[in-house]
Amino acid sequence: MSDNDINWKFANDVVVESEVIARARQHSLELGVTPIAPALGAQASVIVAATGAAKIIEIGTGIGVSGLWLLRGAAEAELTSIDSEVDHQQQARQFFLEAGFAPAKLRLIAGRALDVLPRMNENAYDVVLVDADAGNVIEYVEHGLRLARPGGTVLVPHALWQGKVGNPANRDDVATAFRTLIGEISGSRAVVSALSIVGDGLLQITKLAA
Ligand SMILES: C[S@@+](CC[C@H](N)C(=O)[O-])C[C@H]1O[C@@H](n2cnc3c(N)ncnc32)[C@H](O)[C@@H]1O
Repeated sequence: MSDNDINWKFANDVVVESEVIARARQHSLELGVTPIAPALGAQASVIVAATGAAKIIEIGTGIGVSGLWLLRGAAEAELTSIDSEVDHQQQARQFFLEAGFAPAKLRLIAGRALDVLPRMNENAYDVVLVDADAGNVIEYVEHGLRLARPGGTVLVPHALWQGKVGNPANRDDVATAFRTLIGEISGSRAVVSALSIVGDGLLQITKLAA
C-alpha cells in the first residue's frame, strides 16, 4: 500500500458514526441505496457547523445517511430534502426522528429533482448537497449554485466516481460528467472550490458574492 493509500484509509477509518447513522447506513446498504462515506459525512457536518448553516437542501435523500450527517453539524437547521422515491423518504424520516431532529424542521419533497428544483427559492440556502442520479450532476450543481446564498456552499459527493474521474482514458458517462464539472468549476471566478479525496471524493464549491 502506498503512503497515500495508507493516509486515505486512516482518514476514512478514523470516523466514528452515531448509532443512528450506523443503523441508517446498514439499512441503506441492504436496500442497495449507496450512502455517502463516513469520512465524507464528517466533512460535510464540519462545513455545516463552520458556516453556521440554518437552511440546508439536499438532492437525493436516500435512507437519510447524508441528512443525518448534515444535521449533526447544525441540529437546529431546517433540512429540505428531495427524492423521487417516497419509500426512501419515509424510512429516512424515521431515522431523522430517531436521531431527535424536530419534525417541523424537516421538509421532505417527493419528486424528480429536475421537476422540483426550478420551484425552489434562489439565494436561500447555506448548504446544498447534491447526491441523486449522478448522470445529471452538472444540471443539479447549476441549480445548487442558484439556490445557494452568496457565501453558501454546494457539496458534491462521489466526485471521484469509483476512481474513474482521475483517469482521462475512462470515458464512462458519469465519470466524464464529473470530470467536466470539476474542470468548469475550477476555472470559474464566481466560486472558490476544492476537491477532497475523502470517501470517493467531495467537491466543495462556495459561491462568491456577485
Ligand atoms: C446515492 S442515493 C442518495 C444517498 C443519500 N444522499 C445518503 O447519503 O444517504 C441517490 C438517491 O437519489 C434518488 N434519485 C434518483 N434519481 C432521482 C431523481 N431524478 N430525482 C430525485 N431523486 C432521485 C434515489 O431514489 C436515491 O434515494
